[in-house]
Amino acid sequence: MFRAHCLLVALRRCSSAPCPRHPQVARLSVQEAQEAQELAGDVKVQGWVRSVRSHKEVLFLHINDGSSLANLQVVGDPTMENRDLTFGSAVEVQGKLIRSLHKKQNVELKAENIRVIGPCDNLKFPFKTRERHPLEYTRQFPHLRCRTNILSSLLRVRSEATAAIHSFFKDNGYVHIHTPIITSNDCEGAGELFQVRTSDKVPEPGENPHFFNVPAFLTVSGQLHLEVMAGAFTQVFTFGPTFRAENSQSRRHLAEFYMVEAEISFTESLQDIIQVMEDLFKAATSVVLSKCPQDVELFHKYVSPAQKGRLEQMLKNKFIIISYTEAVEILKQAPQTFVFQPEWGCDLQTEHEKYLVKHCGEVPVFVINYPYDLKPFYMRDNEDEPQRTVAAVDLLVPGIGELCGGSLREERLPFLQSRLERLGLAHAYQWYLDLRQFGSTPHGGFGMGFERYLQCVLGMENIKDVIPFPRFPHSCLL
Ligand SMILES: NC(=O)C[C@H](N)C(=O)O
Repeated sequence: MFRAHCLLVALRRCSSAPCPRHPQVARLSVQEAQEAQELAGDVKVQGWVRSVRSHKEVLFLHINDGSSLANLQVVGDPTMENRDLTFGSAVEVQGKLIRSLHKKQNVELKAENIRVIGPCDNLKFPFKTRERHPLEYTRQFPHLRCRTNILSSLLRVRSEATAAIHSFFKDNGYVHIHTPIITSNDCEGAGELFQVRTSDKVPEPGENPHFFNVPAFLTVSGQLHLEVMAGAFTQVFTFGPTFRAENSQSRRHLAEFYMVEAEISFTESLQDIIQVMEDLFKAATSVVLSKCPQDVELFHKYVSPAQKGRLEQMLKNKFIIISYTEAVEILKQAPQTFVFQPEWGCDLQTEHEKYLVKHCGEVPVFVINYPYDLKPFYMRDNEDEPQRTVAAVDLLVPGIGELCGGSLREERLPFLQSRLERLGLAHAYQWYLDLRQFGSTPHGGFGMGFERYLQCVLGMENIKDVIPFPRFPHSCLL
């Protein structure tokens, strides 16, 4: 099986990218080289040098190309060393894969030729070989920090988690929808808006000042567009960038983040929505743990030793469900004092969310049935507590607090209409009211912040370290 795989790899590489000088040379990634069982023939590996050690009789290089956390050991002749062969330089090594005698690796590459493709000025390069750089330090170099182990691991995990989330929805019969990034709706209440404008050209007399004729914004949530789609498909999801202009410097907020959102028609039960949230979390996390064991281990070893055990617990046990009313009671009886005193009707603050998770044993907790006045117009009024609570749910997780938010949506036209009228929004949301007139179904959905999800799985304190290019107040580097 492996033999066939390696031969296929070699053929694929040679036929799609034949090497003009050595047409028979298979071009392998570092990971493919490490997993190779078939060692015959010349191979070529390209990557960036992670370390150079020159002894009297042998030259050792470690190279990495982002395909795995582990570096490939290259063994060469000391005469192959040259001044450009330094930490950080881009190289191409041609040679033969041989069995390694070292316990840490199966194979190593015996170099016949080492070519420096892009030298790296070590005096100016911000990272040093074999050094662990603090995350705050690496953050200053958004254009180079992907060369560090931690960011490289993070980006592989992020990529696998993205694929796992798409697979989860695909396997469960959801249709993926590209909801717009520029929108004229503000998904009332979801967050502060960034307005989209053209450059500061003064409009000609009579010219509409707005590019789209109406004010337009970067999306804060794809929910309302997904609700449109839930009028034609029973299950839909979207997974894209979302923007909030909150002036927060916290470790949990970004001005640009990715959100996974799902909408499900023909459901009358908040329990159905809760189940999808829990299943999604567990399915994506299991895939990440099985596909990126070395990368996840790196975080759990050096960044968040407590997270490993917690994650295992999370995957094994059913998540806890409490009502908002119960949550407030728990908070009121807490032996500690909070900055914001908890009262029925007040929003839960991060300090409250973290306490609730701790109180429940550091496991994920769903809080359901929030006060009516606290939540946006689209949430469904609870029949047993009209105009007091709505069928809303937040998922709180250890170390983070709120990870997901969702609800049943108000599908009953008279309820929705009167609520929108009271808010003076009935005209602006006529299209949304239309959805309740033309084949409306009871439906609901949720959104999960993807970066918070990664923070939770990896135990990362600061959200700026789980996204390649963080955007936050006063910072838009690159
Ligand atoms: N799709 C969702 O339910 C997410 C919700 N609109 C939010 O922004 O929190």
